[in-house]
Amino acid sequence: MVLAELGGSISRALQQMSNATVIDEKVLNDCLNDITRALLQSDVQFKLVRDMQTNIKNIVNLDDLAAGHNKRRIIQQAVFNELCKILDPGKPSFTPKKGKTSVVMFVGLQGSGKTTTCTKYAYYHQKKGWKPALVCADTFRAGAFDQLKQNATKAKIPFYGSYMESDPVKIAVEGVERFKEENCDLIIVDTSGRHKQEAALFEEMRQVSEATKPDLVIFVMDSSIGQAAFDQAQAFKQSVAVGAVIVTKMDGHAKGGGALSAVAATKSPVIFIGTGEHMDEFEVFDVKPFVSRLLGMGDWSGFMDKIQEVVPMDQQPELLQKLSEGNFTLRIMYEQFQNILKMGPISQVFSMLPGFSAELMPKGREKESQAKIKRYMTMMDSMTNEELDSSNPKLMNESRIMRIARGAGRQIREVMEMMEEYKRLAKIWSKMKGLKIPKKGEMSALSRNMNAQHMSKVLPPQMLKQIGGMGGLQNLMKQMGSAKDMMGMGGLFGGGGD
Ligand SMILES: Nc1nc2c(ncn2[C@@H]2O[C@H](COP(=O)(O)OP(=O)(O)OP(=O)(O)O)[C@@H](O)[C@H]2O)c(=O)[nH]1
Repeated sequence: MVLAELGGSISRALQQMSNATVIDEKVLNDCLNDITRALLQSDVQFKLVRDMQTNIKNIVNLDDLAAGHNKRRIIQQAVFNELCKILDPGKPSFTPKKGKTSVVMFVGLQGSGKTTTCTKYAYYHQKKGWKPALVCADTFRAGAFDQLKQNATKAKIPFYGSYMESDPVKIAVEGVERFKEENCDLIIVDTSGRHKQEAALFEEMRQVSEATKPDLVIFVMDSSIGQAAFDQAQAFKQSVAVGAVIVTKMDGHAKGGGALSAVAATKSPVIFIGTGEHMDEFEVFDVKPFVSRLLGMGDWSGFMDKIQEVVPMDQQPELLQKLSEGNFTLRIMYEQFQNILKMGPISQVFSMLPGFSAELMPKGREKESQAKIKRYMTMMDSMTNEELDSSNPKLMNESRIMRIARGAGRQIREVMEMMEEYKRLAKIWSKMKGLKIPKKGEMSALSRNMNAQHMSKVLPPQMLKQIGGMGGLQNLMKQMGSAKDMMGMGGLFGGGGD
């Protein structure tokens, strides 16, 4: 999970404050000192941290706070708001419109992850129905075109470049023209990241920008430089009109907090973060949901977007119909596992669930969880339709289990383990029997019916405990607004996952 240490430290500081019987000056100061230490360790600039402390103390003036006020919630809310302020540049970024051709130019120093990030950006939009294209205008680094070509081919995205032409401006103009003729609506121009002198680099960027007239210039930077990102972002802003920033390698470095806050200080909006080398390890950066996930409060709307991205809405009512009959079959479990795997890296998805803390899914675990889900699906691929659609637990006798194990090349023990997991899920879902089913396309009607009672039945027990039991869940659902399509979340995470 991104910035796991920072998020974990802040959550623990707030938890300790919440557990104090009386919240006096000392308790508040201890809490704020722990948060300050965590932010400084994440390389957030001292001045930003000091101002944050001062602001919180002004807001949470314990003497003024009448005894009846819920000091805990006021302090938590003040910390949440101040963290958002540190990360919010206060300026929106240009967002391309589908169907209307936009040219986006990528700039940044070599090694920042620019070429990879160009492809991630194109791939992200392609998944959302855009027609992206990649132009390699990096004629300085040998192999740049090959790398972009390889990435683009893997992601099945059209690309343009040249081994012969050495003028980046010419290539950029030709590429943009070509893809405009082909009605691509998102044309991405990757520029070189290295020159002998910085002045030459900035001059080239200016020329490419003047020739292609990009609608948006995205500055790509590596989070490991921490708060030094401020100077780097400023320098690039002075040469081309940087309209947005993508911070890469947020999965690897503890200094990501410093980088994010430094960029915000340059008033350039961070729009995405890179969270790994793979194409889908790429996340939209929205300040409030990011801080909410950082503090373990989840991000319902981001999560619902993920669900709707992978599970067509018209499939949901059918799924709900089956579930409302308390009919959770192995086939339904298989379909939910398919959806989870389509949603991208498991930690990305789980971190959107309230109460999720890094401890629940430390970095190493997500690969293991993903592998386990794939193993379960392989075993289910060896099942007959009768076995997949039956809800009669007695059907699965020894000879069937042996046949499935043989067919899937797995141990009998593994098939038994999967059946145990299935029975656990089926038991959880049997409690959802009788849920009112909305008409097609009226999923939001469902979330109005879904209350904390229902939710507490489908969230894994340890996650419910993390949230603070029923009280915490009710409070959270209030904070998060009506959690759209909650059933979709329950359907996917009624104890599913690893
Ligand atoms: N862990 C991690 N690695 C990343 C991320 N983004 C890029 N990388 C890796 O960083 C290395 C450099 O990426 P490139 O795309 O070649 O970046 P670059 O050197 O700026 O490339 P040019 O655009 O040609 O200058 C590659 O190994 C990428 O896989 C990320 O978010 N996380």
